[in-house]
Amino acid sequence: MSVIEVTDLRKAYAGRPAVDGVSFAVEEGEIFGVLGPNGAGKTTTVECVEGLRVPDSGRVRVTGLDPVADHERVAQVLGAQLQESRLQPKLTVREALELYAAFYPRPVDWRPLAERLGLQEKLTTRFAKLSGGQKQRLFIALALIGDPRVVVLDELTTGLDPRARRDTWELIEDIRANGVTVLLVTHFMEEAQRLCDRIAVIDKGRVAALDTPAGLIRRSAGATVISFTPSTPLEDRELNTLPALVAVENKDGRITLSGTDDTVNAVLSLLARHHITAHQLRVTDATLDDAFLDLTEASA
Ligand SMILES: Nc1ncnc2c1ncn2[C@@H]1O[C@H](COP(=O)(O)OP(=O)(O)OP(=O)(O)O)[C@@H](O)[C@H]1O
Repeated sequence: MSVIEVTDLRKAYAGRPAVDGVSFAVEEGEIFGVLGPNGAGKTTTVECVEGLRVPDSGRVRVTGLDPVADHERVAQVLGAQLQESRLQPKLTVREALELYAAFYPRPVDWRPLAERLGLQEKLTTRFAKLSGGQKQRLFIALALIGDPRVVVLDELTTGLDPRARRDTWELIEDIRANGVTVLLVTHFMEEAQRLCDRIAVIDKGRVAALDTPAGLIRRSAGATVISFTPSTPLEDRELNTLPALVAVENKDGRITLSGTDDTVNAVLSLLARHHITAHQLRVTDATLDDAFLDLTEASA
């Protein structure tokens, strides 16, 4: 059963569409990513799912409930990440956990939750004195305290150093392993590629693509990238006529081509014909980053 269903969602601000016909469904136990450039409509979409904004039209359901009409019941099944400004700076970690546990009829015991999130040493620390990573872990704890079936995490790792970001990824995987469905809004391709089962790429208020990370990469035109430094220079004219070529770059004598396996085979034959050696030859799959640029540019 779909835990979240969004069908033809529309929302405009002062007549300007921010979300313009978005549809997707999130299945139980998934980590579902919402990815898109600034201003694409991601936050508006997830805030409609949380019942914080009222859609102009379309249908949103969370475990079959309408987030606006059934707000109270949706709040019991959906854990939302708090915005930083909502927490009193003088509140200690323990006070915040106890306070938020009191909002729910069947909260989880906050002690093991704090331990799982590495907050047990910080229980008497005031919110304002926590590091960025510790604040994020507290937000995750508060989102989980009501024992939700689904959590919405919006830009959770923005501003964290790479170590703290990786720790947070492990926590998100841990949340899913405990049976909670995750809706994750992110700007970070690496994060989306590593964590998400499926991703909706949102651009200009619409779903530009919806697929697994590998599926999105396969759809991108330049799915294979080859780079090398030729032992003698190659003419641009010869490179530009390679089959299925998507892009070519010649930087300080190092050539990078993206295309398909056909492009790679053709460039290798070209090198052999000219008796040119390819130094530091690398063939890699395109990343989600490449696919994202491709997909969002394609819909421009
Ligand atoms: N309360 C509001 N009033 C007026 N316009 C708004 C409001 N909230 C969002 N918008 C506009 O709607 C569009 C979509 O914004 P939204 O915050 O949903 O995008 P986003 O994809 O989350 O962007 P970002 O990645 O920058 O957070 C933007 O053009 C934004 O300026």
